[in-house]
Amino acid sequence: MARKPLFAGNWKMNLNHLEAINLVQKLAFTLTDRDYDKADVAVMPPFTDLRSVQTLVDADKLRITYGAQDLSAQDSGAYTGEICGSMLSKLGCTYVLVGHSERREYHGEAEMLCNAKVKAAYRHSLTPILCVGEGLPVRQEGRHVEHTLAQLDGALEGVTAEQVKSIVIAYEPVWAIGTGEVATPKDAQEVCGAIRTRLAELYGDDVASVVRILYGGSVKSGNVAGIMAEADIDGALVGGASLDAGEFAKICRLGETAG
Ligand SMILES: O=C[C@H](O)COP(=O)(O)O
Repeated sequence: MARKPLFAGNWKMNLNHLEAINLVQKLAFTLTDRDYDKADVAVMPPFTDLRSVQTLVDADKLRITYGAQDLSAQDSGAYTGEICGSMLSKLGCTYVLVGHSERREYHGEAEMLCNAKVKAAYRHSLTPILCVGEGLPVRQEGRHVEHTLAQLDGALEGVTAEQVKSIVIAYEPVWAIGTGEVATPKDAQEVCGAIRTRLAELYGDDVASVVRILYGGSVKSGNVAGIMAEADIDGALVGGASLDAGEFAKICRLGETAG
């Protein structure tokens, strides 16, 4: 079964709500129905931008989807500063990132918490984009596949096959994030292929064959086509380059300027 590519722009802690409107408007101007027929396009703005993005998407009936960069594992209560899944689904979010390497590094998020967040996303009809990937020392030791699969196993503990069918996995080697150091297509395929094989072991081929696996790490319009040519890569999680509407649109078109 063919998997529709997904290009998700993770804005990280950039762009206020006015800048968000500006960027989404520019994207909407640039992308055509033909682009959306070929690939799903999503933006992942900071929490404070989501209401503005929702208003714009609803008012102009845009085909751009959006999501949040994180969610709480809890559903409500005394958790100062946290945002729960029901708040995000109420804002029309389709996706939510779980376990981005910056959450893992700066907020100590590990497998148990990622697992709880994946389950929280499903409780509120959000599609988790589960991020996995190794840092440089692990890659240098040659343990990148083992390390990434351990993150995957931990985050999927107790998650059902029916749920996993809709999950998105993003393989992001930490050494390639924001560094300009993109993994070669073969490097990316090695791990993305191993992720699909593990999904098949855990849930069967029927499930593994429909799960979208993205690559993330210094993706640009100039390198996206080579990455997308690999068998187990179904799109990209784009950081820095997604802050430029023209460049992100070009990525969604695999480097082509016209849709
Ligand atoms: O979530 C996106 C990734 O961290 C990749 O970021 P980057 O494209 O700036 O390297």
